[in-house]
Amino acid sequence: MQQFGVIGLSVMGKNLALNVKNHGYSVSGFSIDKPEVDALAKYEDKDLKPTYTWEEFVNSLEKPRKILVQIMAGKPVDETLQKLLPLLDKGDIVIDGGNSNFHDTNRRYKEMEKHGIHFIGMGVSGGEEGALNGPALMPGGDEKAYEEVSPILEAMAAKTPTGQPCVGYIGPAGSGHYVKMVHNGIEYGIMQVISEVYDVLRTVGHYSNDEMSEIFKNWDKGALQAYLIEITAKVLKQKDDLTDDHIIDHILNEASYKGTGNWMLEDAIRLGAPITVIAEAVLARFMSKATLRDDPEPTIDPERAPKDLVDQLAKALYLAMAVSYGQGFEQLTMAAKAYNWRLHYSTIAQNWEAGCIIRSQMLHDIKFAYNSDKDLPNLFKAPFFDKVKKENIGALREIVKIAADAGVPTPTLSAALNYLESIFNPRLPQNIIQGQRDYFGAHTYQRNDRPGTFHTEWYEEK
Ligand SMILES: NC(=O)C1=CN([C@@H]2O[C@H](COP(=O)(O)OP(=O)(O)OC[C@H]3O[C@@H](n4cnc5c(N)ncnc54)[C@H](OP(=O)(O)O)[C@@H]3O)[C@@H](O)[C@H]2O)C=CC1
Ligand SMILES: O=C(CO)[C@H](O)[C@H](O)COP(=O)(O)O
Repeated sequence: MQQFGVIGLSVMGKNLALNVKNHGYSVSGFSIDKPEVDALAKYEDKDLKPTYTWEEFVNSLEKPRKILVQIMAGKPVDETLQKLLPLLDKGDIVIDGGNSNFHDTNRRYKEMEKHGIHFIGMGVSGGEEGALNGPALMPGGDEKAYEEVSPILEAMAAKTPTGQPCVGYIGPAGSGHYVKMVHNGIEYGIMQVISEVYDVLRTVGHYSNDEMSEIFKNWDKGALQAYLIEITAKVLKQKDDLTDDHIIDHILNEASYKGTGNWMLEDAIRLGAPITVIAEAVLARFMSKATLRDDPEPTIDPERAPKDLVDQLAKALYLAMAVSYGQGFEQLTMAAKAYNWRLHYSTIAQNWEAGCIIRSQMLHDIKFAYNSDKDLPNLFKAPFFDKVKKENIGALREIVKIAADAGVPTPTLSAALNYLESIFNPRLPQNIIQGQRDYFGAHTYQRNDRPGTFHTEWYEEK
């Protein structure tokens, strides 16, 4: 009998199955798509069993069964659970490793519980390569069931530079998928920040693709070390198969999305979470599809580029990345309160430290910040990040000014600056908004010198 089963053998599922086998556990694989099973069958041995029917798959697994469903999110997951239910026994464990919406996971958790099936909603990150060699895993749901599967998950997960597995129990029901959604929102934020830095480098600094590639490569060796910085260097260097140019100059500048970043924004609106960098990153993808592209391209005289542009950009990028992470953790803090979850932020930072798309040196410092104060109200309240803010905000302000002068849009760099200038500011101007609301709609206001709710008779009734 096999110790683990995987349903869905596409890009992720096949590699996750091979990863489990490579760590000494026996595994069965099944897909409704026969060619996917045939592809897995090439690796068949006593520890890896391809199966061709639902019954053959379920009956090949030792009890309690441990099944990872790694398929397209949405209706296919419900269809798969309906197929599985009559074949399973009470106590079996089903893990949904797809990018499912956390509302769906909350619902599925309850439905499966009624049938005595333990359900785990698990965010998985790392793409095709991570799935094979070590992904970051974010499991939420039944804690006892998690303990049963944790040896396998810990074996297959990526390891931090100090050897800790990038997996740890997140919390109940849909909390694991919530954390993956926030991971993807941070991913959108950092990707957009990098794209704006690239835009300033090419437009203001007039750097070539190869020069920019070297700049990102050097950044990746220091405090800015991050997977997304590393791959940006590689993307910029890549030559085109169809022309003699760099491929980057022929990739259409319209950003697509599958929706997890958008979901984060939807829930931020519900919670009132001020995730401005992530929101601007989501909207920048919409903008890239909506823009009419009929203005002349922005240009600036190379002589006007400051001598220290690259150093200033490195500092601005570092701080804006920190804001993207900080806003992700801020939304997690608000969600934990609203949904009654006890989230461990240092565990979450550790889960993201290796294997996943947002892995970076900075996550080590974030883990340390939450280890030192598990109730940190804002990442920039931690001494390390307070210092990061103080040391880099001047450069961020300069870069936003330089870009504005050159006509280069910086929605996320500007949002990061505005966030840092607002979030601790005792003198925000929203007293005017409250006055206006009370004037036109008698909506009332609070005062800053005494408790209570007040209304002013702003004008005489006619
Ligand atoms: N690709 C990536 O980098 C990452 C993906 N993920 C998530 O992992 C999951 C799998 O992703 P990926 O491997 O890229 O593949 P896809 O998201 O393209 O999903 C393909 C798999 O889903 C199966 N499927 C589709 N509809 C059904 C159905 N109704 N019943 C049963 N199976 C069905 C497919 O079978 P068939 O071929 O027959 O359609 C195939 O095995 C997704 O939720 C994705 O969001 C998470 C992290 C990274
Ligand atoms: O989950 C992922 C990485 O963490 C997936 O690659 C995700 O699909 C990327 O999001 P989008 O397609 O919306 O850019």
